Amino acid sequence: MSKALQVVDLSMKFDDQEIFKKLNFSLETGSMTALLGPNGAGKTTLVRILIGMLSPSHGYFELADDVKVGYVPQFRNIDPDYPLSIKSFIELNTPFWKSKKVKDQVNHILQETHLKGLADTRMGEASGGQKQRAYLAQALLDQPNFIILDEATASLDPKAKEELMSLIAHINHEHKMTVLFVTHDIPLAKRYMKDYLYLSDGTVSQGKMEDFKENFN
Ligand SMILES: Nc1ncnc2c1ncn2[C@@H]1O[C@H](COP(=O)(O)OP(=O)(O)OP(=O)(O)O)[C@@H](O)[C@H]1O
Repeated sequence: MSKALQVVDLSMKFDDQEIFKKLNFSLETGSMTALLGPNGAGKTTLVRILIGMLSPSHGYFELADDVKVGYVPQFRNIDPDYPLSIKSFIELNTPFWKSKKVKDQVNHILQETHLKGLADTRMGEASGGQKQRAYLAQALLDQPNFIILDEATASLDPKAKEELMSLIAHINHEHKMTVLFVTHDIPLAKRYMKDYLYLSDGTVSQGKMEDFKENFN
């Protein structure tokens, strides 16, 4: 198996506060990994480094040459009056005048994320699960092959959680997408993720999700 990501001696400090020190791990292409750890362990900080929003204090990470990273944040509390439709929201990063190729991609992604029938629903009126799928669809439109989701299921009801997770499993399977999924929900991670990274006390451990035994929070 080839490696999509290799993390080497990665350390992060905010002023004098050391968040993690000398992390070393790699993720294989097409793997499904849950990033777990107690509150404040540094999961979001690690993700922000991986998507280029923050620079590490020391160390580095390498993505394979063909890797394109997509990022799905936890959906925000969008104002109920927010005027954009789900479709317009997904298209936000596309040119105003869209080529046929882009239009076809949007339609395909609307279908894949089960939002086709909701394309004209306003984001402000959409349910939490629909909003979260719209964020996922927006990230997918950029055609990533490595997707990072930060607490994407945190405020969803059980049905919406399952729907999002089966969608992520489908995308992983169909598109050989590498998935890194930050979560506190261990039972959900055990059902859908194959591997784990556990960030705690400034260090990281890695293993098969079925063997994950830590109890945190
Ligand atoms: N920009 C920043 N400046 C200073 N400190 C920060 C900054 N971002 C995060 N921190 C601190 O770094 C630590 C790790 O935060 P982070 O959000 O990465 O943890 P987390 O594991 O994602 O937590 P949670 O599970 O609660 O989301 C916390 O103590 C936080 O206060």
